[in-house]
Amino acid sequence: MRIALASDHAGVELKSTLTDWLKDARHDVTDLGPNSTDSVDYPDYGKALADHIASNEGTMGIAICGSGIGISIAVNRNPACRCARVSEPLSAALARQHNDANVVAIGERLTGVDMAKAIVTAFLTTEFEGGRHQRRVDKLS
Ligand SMILES: O=C(CO)[C@H](O)[C@H](O)[C@H](O)COP(=O)(O)O
Repeated sequence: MRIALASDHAGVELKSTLTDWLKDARHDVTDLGPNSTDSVDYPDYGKALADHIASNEGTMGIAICGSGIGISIAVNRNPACRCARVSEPLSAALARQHNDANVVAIGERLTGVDMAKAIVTAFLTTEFEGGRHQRRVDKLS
């Protein structure tokens, strides 16, 4: 699976952990930065991830900041993206089943590594259900 990740400074450690974990699982992983904990602004990296998702159909995104909130707002500015900020796996699965989310947002300051991995696993392994949900997703655009 093609997966792209981006964060701000508050999400860089979880991003690095998830990047290595996903590469070990043989996914095609793109890390859009940043690469240090120097302070940066989540709108810049959220936009970079959203642009990447918009121009690489089928790529799934993972967005991380301190809470997951700021970067999810930034990603959702792009109409090609449906980004769900979640804190547990059931919401990640529902974001796929009902909303066809193509980006999941996680807060490194609020979510531990094991929970983040469970969220990402649910997000990447759950299919969109279509049907009545397709009509609603269509209305988003
Ligand atoms: O956007 C956020 C809050 O909704 C993120 O958690 C940011 O990572 C956070 O605001 C960064 O805060 P900092 O004090 O500049 O590290």
